[in-house]
Amino acid sequence: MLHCRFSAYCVVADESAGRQVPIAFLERVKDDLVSKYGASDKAGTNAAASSLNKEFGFLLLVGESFPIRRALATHKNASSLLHTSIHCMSQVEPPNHGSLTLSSVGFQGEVDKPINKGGKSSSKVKPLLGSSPGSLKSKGIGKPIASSEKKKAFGIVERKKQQIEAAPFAAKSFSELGLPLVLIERLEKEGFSVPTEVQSTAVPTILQNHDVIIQSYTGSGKTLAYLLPILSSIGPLMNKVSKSASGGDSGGKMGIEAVVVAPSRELGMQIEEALKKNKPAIVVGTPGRIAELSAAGKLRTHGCRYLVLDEVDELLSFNFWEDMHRILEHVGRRSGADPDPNVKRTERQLIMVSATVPFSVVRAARSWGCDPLLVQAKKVIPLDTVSPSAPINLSRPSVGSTPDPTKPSQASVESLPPALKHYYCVARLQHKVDTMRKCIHALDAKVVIAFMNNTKQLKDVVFKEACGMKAAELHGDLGKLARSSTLKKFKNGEVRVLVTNELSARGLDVAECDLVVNLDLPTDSTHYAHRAGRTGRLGRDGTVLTICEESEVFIVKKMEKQLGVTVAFCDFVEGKMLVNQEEKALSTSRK
Ligand SMILES: Nc1ncnc2c1ncn2[C@@H]1O[C@H](COP(=O)(O)OP(=O)(O)OP(=O)(O)O)[C@@H](O)[C@H]1O
Repeated sequence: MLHCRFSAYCVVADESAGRQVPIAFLERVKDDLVSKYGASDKAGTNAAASSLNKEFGFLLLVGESFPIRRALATHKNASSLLHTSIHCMSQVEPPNHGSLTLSSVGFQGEVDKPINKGGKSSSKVKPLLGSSPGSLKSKGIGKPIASSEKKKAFGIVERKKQQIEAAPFAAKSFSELGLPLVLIERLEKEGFSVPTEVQSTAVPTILQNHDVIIQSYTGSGKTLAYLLPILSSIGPLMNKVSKSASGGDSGGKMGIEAVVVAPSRELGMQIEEALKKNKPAIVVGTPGRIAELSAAGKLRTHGCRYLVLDEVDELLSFNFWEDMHRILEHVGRRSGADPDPNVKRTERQLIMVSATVPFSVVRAARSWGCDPLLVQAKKVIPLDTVSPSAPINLSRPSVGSTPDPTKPSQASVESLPPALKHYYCVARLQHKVDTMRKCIHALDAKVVIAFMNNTKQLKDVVFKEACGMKAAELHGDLGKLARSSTLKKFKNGEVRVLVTNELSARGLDVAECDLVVNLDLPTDSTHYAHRAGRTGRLGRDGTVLTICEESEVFIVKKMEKQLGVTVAFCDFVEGKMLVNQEEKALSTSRK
């Protein structure tokens, strides 16, 4: 019964992650375990399932049988990988059962050799930062870097003001990125064969131990961009380079090695008990929950090697400051900081992630990280070269700088999926829902997310089913079970229109979503970008319609400028969407 040991590999304490694990899936896990290991283990499986069921915030699975897909499942985007993994699991027996498990990747045995990391097999790996390998090597890029001193020795600091424009680096397969073979094979088996652009750039950079900000448009695959290098460097896949980079044994074998912080509502669930019994390698949590557990001494993160701040611009908001401060102080040791002889700490690697990176994030990365790099789809830039007057994307215009409306801002290019189409139309408050209905019919949209600001009004919209089609509400007032069941219905097509609020603006990944409607205006262009980014994910087509009142048109125009996109006026007549070409032309000529 080796494979029934429920040793923890990963704890999810994050609502957004939990949302992605529907109850039916948990039931399947339970059934799967029972049928696989027999009645004698039912108690064990029930225990596991019930901890899963606890608000989905749980999940401690499973030392031997589940770990990597669990780890992948710790975050929103890995849910598809996770679902298919379950199928594989029931087909073959571990340890050679084909699914990605600790034992299958050599947790207790030999570790698969990574393709990169300076080993002989690294010849396949492309250089990281464009141009020729030789020139990069001479600059110290492309080599593993173990510590801040080494980073400096390699000349990164010396290149302070120099912007490195990477040649387009679009790997055609994951094997070009320096990941362990077993992970690549598993990814390919699950249908992930070509890395996205940001993954192509971020994975090798993180594998080389740089502190980074990953900035790329919504739906471009940022989650795997940081998860893959972490997964390949912890537990069974930890290789010599990682070990030396972390200064040897990272403060306790199989202790917490990565903390992923994401800004969503805290879970009400209790995970202390689980943490006591188990020793997770990856912890995903909200700032409040992680800080609370850390302060109570229930989450020991001094030996942690990775600190990921997902949706970092949100995490920097005032609400989170106190908790974030604690996390930054207690998760590993800041690279280059003087080690405190009283506390054995591991040097940590800081990874910040968002589609929207205002300059405050750059500032924060500079003070919390060590020579951080900005990683975007096709380039890697030392952060020192980014100035407030040259925002890297959607940052609000800095004080004293006047945006030039004749020039397209970088915002659209870097924060919003390029294929998105943006429209607005004017309607009175009481006609907004009807306008949305017309739009859905005109575009024949199948999977629609409608954003509102006020929960009560949101409920009214759904209650009246005024849009004449199956709608459901999703907001923080609902219990977590209700939320997950709504999401499940939305994902499987039972619900066509999901009426929601800011809760869903970040992170919600429903690939098929083809229309986003702003029934209420977002508070600013950053919020617009995250809402809009729920559609057009990973290169798919998507449309965003903002329905505003006459008095609000100027706000749409302002956001249009800030975002650097065309938001064309449209109307709905006789079942068709009419776009004001004149305005569109005007708008385009402005860009
Ligand atoms: N290489 C890949 N091949 C195929 N699908 C991928 C790949 N990488 C990621 N995906 C899928 O693309 C979707 C979007 O990924 P993800 O949620 O990480 O985007 P994101 O950039 O973090 O978006 P957001 O900024 O909105 O959070 C997910 O469903 C994910 O599983």
